[in-house]
Amino acid sequence: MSQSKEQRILNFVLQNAVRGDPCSVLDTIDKYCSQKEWAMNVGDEKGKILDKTVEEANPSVALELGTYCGYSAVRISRLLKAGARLLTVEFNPEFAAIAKQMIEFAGVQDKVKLLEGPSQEIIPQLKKKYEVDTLDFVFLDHWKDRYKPDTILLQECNLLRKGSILLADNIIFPGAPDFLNYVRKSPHFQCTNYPSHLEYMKVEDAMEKAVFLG
Ligand SMILES: CCNc1ncnc2c1ncn2[C@@H]1O[C@H](/C=C/CNC(=O)c2cc(-c3ccc(F)cc3)cc(O)c2O)[C@@H](O)[C@H]1O
Ligand SMILES: [Mg+2]
Repeated sequence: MSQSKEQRILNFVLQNAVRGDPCSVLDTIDKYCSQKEWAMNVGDEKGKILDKTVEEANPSVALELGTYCGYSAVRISRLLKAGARLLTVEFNPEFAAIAKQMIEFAGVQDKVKLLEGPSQEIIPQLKKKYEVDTLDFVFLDHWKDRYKPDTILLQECNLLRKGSILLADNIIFPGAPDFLNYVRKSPHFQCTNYPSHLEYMKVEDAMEKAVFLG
């Protein structure tokens, strides 16, 4: 059975990155995906916006929707303070298996809990099953047409508190127009747009920060 692109990315990391060094894992993925095979990791340019937003949030509990190969899970968790944790949600078993190995190789497994399943099923379980009170930071990077329904679901499940920070990838490309319209028109969110570029390409993209006002 020929290998998947995601398996090739993981193998390249296992053979070229430094075990236990998250930055080396990120740099190695970026090297592979800019030189050999494009993949939908948030990448280094938008990754720097992600870093700044995580540092601003300084979260005790963070949520990521759409783990994929684990690039942003490694990126976020490397910045978390002692005792803080990232819950990352992935419903594709192959991608979840890749991400698990990526997270362990980077040495951030004690900070990251990978939840396998669809976000619309996992989100309503976060309080009781995963002992979450409220979320300090949420990174949205899964199917773009799911950003809006999942944001509404987070509100319905009382998982957001005054000051919770949402950060959404791909606002321009592929785009998430209904999400953008929703948060920008809602009196419950204060939005900021961060122009950038699509990972590994010269194509315009952007991220949107939406702070929950309660
Ligand atoms: C059903 C909704 N709930 C979900 N729950 C859990 N995991 C989910 C869910 N949706 C999707 N996923 C997972 O998230 C990942 C999906 C991410 C979708 N991202 C994109 O489509 C994307 C696409 C591009 C892109 C840009 C330009 C192109 F020409 C082609 C693609 C760039 C990006 O940065 C992207 O994030 C996968 O691992 C998928 O299995
Ligand atoms: Mg993305």
